[in-house]
Amino acid sequence: MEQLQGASRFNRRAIKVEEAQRRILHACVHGRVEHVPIGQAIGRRLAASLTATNDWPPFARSGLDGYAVLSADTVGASPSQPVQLAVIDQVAAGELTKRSVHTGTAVRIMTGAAVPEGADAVVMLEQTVALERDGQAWVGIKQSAGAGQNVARAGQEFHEGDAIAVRGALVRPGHIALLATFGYEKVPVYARPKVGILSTGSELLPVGADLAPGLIRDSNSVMIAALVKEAGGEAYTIGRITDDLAAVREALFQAADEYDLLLTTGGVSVGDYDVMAAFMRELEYGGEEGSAVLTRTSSSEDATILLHPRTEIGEAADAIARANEGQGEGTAREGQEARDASDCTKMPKSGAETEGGRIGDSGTSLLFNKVAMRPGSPTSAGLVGGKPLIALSGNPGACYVGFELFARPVLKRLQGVSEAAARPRTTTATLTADFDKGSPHERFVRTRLFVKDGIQFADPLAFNKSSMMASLPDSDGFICIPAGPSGASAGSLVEVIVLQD
Ligand SMILES: Nc1nc2c(c(=O)[nH]1)N[C@H]1C(S)=C(S)[C@@H](COP(=O)(O)OP(=O)(O)OC[C@H]3O[C@@H](n4cnc5c(N)ncnc54)[C@H](O)[C@@H]3O)O[C@H]1N2
Ligand code: MOO
Repeated sequence: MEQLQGASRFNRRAIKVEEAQRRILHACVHGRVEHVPIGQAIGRRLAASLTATNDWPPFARSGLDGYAVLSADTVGASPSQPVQLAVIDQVAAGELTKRSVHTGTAVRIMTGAAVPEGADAVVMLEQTVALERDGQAWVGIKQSAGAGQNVARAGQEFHEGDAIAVRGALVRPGHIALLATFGYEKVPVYARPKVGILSTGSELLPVGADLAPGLIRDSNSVMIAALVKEAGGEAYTIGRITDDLAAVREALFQAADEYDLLLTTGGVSVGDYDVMAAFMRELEYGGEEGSAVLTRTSSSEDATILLHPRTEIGEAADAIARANEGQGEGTAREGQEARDASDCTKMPKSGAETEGGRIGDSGTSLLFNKVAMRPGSPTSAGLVGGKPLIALSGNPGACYVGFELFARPVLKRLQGVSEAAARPRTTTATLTADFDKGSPHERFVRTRLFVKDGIQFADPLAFNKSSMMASLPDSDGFICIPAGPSGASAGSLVEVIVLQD
């Protein structure tokens, strides 16, 4: 297996979560549009603003079973002295009468039927008494009627051309009623994004395989697929990509032809076989040669530095210093990440150049390759053949957090949600226990949420480490502990990203 060498693997600038979200959301504005049968439109977002195709109601309709009358005829009517009118016809819903109501007459009418010419009110059956005179039907009206009473006039609710729903609206059952009313047999909605999911890592086995020494089952792919489905997308688990950069490149570009969003898991850190990190370097430096942008010999004393033309000298020096420092877990690394995070205004060049990039462009570039957060700091994103690629961490906890912070917002955006509303939904809660985060970065802590005496509490869960899964099923949200040296104390108000129900 080829090792993906090169000190440039350490040359990654952490940006803040909000900035990372901004970059990825700006890179994908429009989702695909499809026309679905009205019965399938529920829960989707409209891809076009829709208008009334006729007046509604289309004709004056009776709101009750009763008699269509001239209101002027009923003045002074009372139970003791009913006004008597000749019944000249009857009309059921769906029928029309050729007779017009004129003074001294009435038409028996059912709910939903078209009110006859001449009539301006309907008197409900309960306020009438049926009579007969010389074999003719008559009616006694026991209460006077106001003009317009119990009649829904034509165009009362909508005139042709009035807006019924705007682009981006979530289609609810009430919309379905209106869409049907106005003849929208097919409804333009944003398509469910097709999401290609790939995992990396030679240690991964299919879910159905027996365990073997050193190997584990690929749980992230199916977890991501479940999250994608929950977020309204169509999930396609493509399988495991090898640690060979050329093969990865080919697999990702092929996937970009077929899918609206690419999600990978694993191989994004600084390990020798972290192939997604190597691919991200290609995106950053714009070509296959980018994978060896900065290399050095095995001895740090006589390091040979090969600078890519687009690498600034200062950045290269930093990179060498970091490479020599070593990047192990612990204080030195935290300190470096803190410095990286504080420099979040300095974007990678190609990232800056891709601002304003849109799905559909043939753009291929890096958006970010490190985020000042825990877990999931190596989470990266770019555009491949114009399609967004989010390289999530292999650690399941970090993978989940990365999905919620970046992939779910992209999926929402592709389905027509506004940029502001696409960001994670948050609530506030009172922390039940002290949380010492031990890192300067913004920290996302799995939590249970509960309400007691009308107050919402966030109870941080055990097994919260990035590599741990035990607390994932019980997580109602992620507590956001802001960047800074300290954690948060019991009783303090915290912001919590709410996971979907
Ligand atoms: N020297 C350094 N090492 C590491 C750093 C660092 O900065 N310097 N960062 C650490 C952090 S933070 C994280 S998070 C992980 C991220 O690693 P990757 O995203 O590259 O993921 P892998 O190394 O491939 O795997 C990590 C872990 O997760 C398991 N895994 C991977 N894929 C799956 C899957 N599909 N299903 C279940 N579990 C999976 C894998 O076996 C590893 O145990 O890097 C740290 N290292
Ligand atoms: O940032 Mo890593 O995601 O700590 O575990």
